[in-house]
Amino acid sequence: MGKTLYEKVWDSHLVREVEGQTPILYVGRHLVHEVTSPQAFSGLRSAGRKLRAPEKTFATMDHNTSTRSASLDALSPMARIQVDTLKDNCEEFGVKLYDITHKNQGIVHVMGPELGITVPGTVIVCGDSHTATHGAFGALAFGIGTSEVEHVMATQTLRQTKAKMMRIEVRGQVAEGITAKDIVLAIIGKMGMDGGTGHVVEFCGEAIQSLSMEGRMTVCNMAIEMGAKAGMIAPDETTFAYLKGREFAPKGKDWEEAVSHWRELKTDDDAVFDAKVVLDASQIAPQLTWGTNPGQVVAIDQPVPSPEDEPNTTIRDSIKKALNYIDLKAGTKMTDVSINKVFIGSCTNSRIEDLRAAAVHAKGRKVAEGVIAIVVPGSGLVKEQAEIEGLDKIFMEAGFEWRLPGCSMCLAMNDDKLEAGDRCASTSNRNFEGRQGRGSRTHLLSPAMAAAAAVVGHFVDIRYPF
Ligand SMILES: CC(C)[C@H](C(=O)O)[C@@H](O)C(=O)O
Ligand code: SF4
Repeated sequence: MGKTLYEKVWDSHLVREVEGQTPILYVGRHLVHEVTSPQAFSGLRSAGRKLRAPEKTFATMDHNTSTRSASLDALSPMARIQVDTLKDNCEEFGVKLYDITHKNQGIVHVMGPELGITVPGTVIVCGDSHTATHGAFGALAFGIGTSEVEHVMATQTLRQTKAKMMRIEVRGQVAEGITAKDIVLAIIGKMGMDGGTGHVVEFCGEAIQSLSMEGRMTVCNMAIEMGAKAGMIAPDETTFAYLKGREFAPKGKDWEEAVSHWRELKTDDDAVFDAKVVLDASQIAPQLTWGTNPGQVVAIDQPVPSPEDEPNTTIRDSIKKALNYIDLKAGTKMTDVSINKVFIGSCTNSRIEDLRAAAVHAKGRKVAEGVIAIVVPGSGLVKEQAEIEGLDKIFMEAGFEWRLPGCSMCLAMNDDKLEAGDRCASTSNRNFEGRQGRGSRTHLLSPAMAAAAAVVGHFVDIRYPF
């Protein structure tokens, strides 16, 4: 019987599998950030251990850094402790660190791929749930807990139970202007926030294959938001072209060998999945969330759903609760919903193509009165590229704030927080109650939709002139 992509990567990383015990997997790359690593390093220190493979471990500062200033003095006392601790730990244990003054610093899931740290067919872990992003390269990538971070540091392995396998095929092509974010929101809208639980999901189909690497990362990034363990996309010419020449990608003869191995990394025709889901790409309209989980999604031309239309009482109650928090009435047209904050950034949508897509709608326009809009590039390299292209000027002339790289307003862990009652058009991946600040309301959407909302002051259907 054939194997899935997941099984191929799993099998090639299996160190030990014994009846009655959790299998042990080899870890190819370990990414580290300031929030989930301090206890792991302390654990190593008190056990008198070293890192098993420091050359496969890469650290960055992203979650609680300031996007206004690269000075350490700009940090809150708590953030300062975490950032200083990461620096000291990386020095002591010999880990490569991109600190806030380094030009490659950025959100861990933006920085890893762009430096070629992320490569196909490897197991990649990080103490962060959105590690799924790296699955876009055909890697098996998932988030781990702090005690597992310590285990990986000490042994370069991880105990893992094998997941079930799901295939999500997006057939055909999307219409003009429909982005990877719309595709993944449509998928989560269909599956619900726990539709992928227990599974590693392989995304495939023409619409997925047609995406750039950046688009594929957006899709895999949100696999976790439907409960999946990881998301994966088989590597192809698009993947190899993206990786070629990147700093940590293989070079010369190693490159040729790597590519010929990577070409084998696809699901065999006769492989068996535990579940299969199909979506028709041509039916996907621009999407946005109306509620308080990423599965509470509608197309921009649809109204806010009504609890009365929902037969399942548990779901009906969750719709009522979400409507109450988000302060919207059932039946309201999404295009009538006003916003007062806009966040373009996060590991979902802060790459150069995202910023270009947002700039299209910002160009020559002005941020609507009463709206505050910020653009936060995902890394120093994205920022640099955007500035070469003049995107920073387009945004600033339109009244957007142009910031330094970091997680920023994606989560309320740094200075970029929403106020209670704020309604934000956000390109991030989570819209839970209070995610961007206590009492604030988040609507997830694509960078193009977010920029359009910023200049109009309410959500708009970007398929038509506005
Ligand atoms: C802080 C970190 C542990 C967390 C995660 O794991 O996802 C964060 O990145 C998030 O997006 O909520
Ligand atoms: S950008 Fe947001 S989702 Fe991504 S790692 Fe940072 S906090 Fe988590």
